[in-house]
Amino acid sequence: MNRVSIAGATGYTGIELLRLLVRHPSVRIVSLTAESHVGRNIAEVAPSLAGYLDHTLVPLDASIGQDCDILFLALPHTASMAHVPELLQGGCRIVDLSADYRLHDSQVYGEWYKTEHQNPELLKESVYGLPELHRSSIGSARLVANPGCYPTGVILAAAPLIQTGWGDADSIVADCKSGVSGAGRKLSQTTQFCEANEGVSAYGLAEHRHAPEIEQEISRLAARDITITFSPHLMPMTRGLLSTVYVNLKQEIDRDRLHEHYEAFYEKEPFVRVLPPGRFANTHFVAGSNFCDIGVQVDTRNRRAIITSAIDNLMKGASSQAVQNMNLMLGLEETVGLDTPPVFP
Ligand SMILES: NC(=O)C1=CN([C@@H]2O[C@H](COP(=O)(O)OP(=O)(O)OC[C@H]3O[C@@H](n4cnc5c(N)ncnc54)[C@H](OP(=O)(O)O)[C@@H]3O)[C@@H](O)[C@H]2O)C=CC1
Ligand SMILES: CC(=O)N[C@@H](CCC(=O)OP(=O)(O)O)C(=O)O
Repeated sequence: MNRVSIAGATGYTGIELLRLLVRHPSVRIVSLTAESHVGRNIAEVAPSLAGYLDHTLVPLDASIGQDCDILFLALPHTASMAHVPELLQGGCRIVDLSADYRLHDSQVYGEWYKTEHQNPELLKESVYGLPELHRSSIGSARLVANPGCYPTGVILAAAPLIQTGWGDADSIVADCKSGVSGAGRKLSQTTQFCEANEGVSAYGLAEHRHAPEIEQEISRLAARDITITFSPHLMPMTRGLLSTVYVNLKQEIDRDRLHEHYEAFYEKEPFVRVLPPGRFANTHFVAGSNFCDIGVQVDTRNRRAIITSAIDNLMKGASSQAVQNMNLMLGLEETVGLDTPPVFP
């Protein structure tokens, strides 16, 4: 049995990790940490897990890196990097769900996260944990940076067009809508019921910190520096993330040809479902699962591809993708513990 621990077990992604891990056949849960809930039982703070776990929440310190094989960090960004070096010294391998190790350039990190990175040398070592693009490096990694929810949806939507050079990478516009759980369990004014319910709002336009993360991966695919336009929106729903990605086509391609290309690109991917021509992504049909559904269309009048992708922000956008990464790191079947179908309705 592989020993796993979670730092930040009481947040939305931590609880979602636990939901998956309590039924995972190859792991045993060792330690669960919290910040404001230290000393309480996990089932008190996450009543959905009553009967599955009986762990007392402990504070995060270096010792938890010594008694587990895989440590998930489900902490706010900037909190992770304060602990990672000494946790790694304990001998564990880490899947970090925060943004602290996703950007390989510490200057870019400083610019977008408004603080200096505390261990920039680790940014060279960390592997960006999007299995569809980095599977071969994830298996042997000591530190995997689990992607952000928006970047997961946008990169998977755009990658097939950029890698072939059919799409003009400089023209990418990503219009995205997220459920409120994307903002985490901590209290904030924008996520209060009256503020979020029955309204849709744009936020972070032209300055959201997920833009450089998407650009890093798109630039790698395009083999040159790319900037994109990224527009996130908050939707009055609990989970789900829909991305509509616009890319100008460099040559005339019809929808069926584009669809064939997407099917071929993702043919071997267990968690990417390319929808039949004429169907577009819908967050309802991926909820609670590790799937990313992708629907393609061509706006022939404007010679532009319109790609839609849907994920569950807490699953493929965070916790189930983290388990997918863990499976690869442990040399397990990639789909173990992740084969639950989506919840509908
Ligand atoms: N929500 C989402 O859809 C996604 C989130 N992420 C990222 O995953 C990480 C976790 O997100 P999420 O679960 O939503 O966040 P939450 O706010 O729901 O949970 C945060 C967790 O971290 C603990 N914590 C808070 N501050 C500290 C600290 N300074 N030191 C140690 N522990 C601390 C909290 O403990 P306590 O409850 O005891 O206070 C809690 O367990 C974040 O970096 C987030 O950006 C990534 C993709 C999607
Ligand atoms: C709705 C909402 O607020 N979403 C979050 C993104 C969640 C996520 O993926 O964030 P990390 O990069 O921190 O992991 C946001 O816009 O900041």
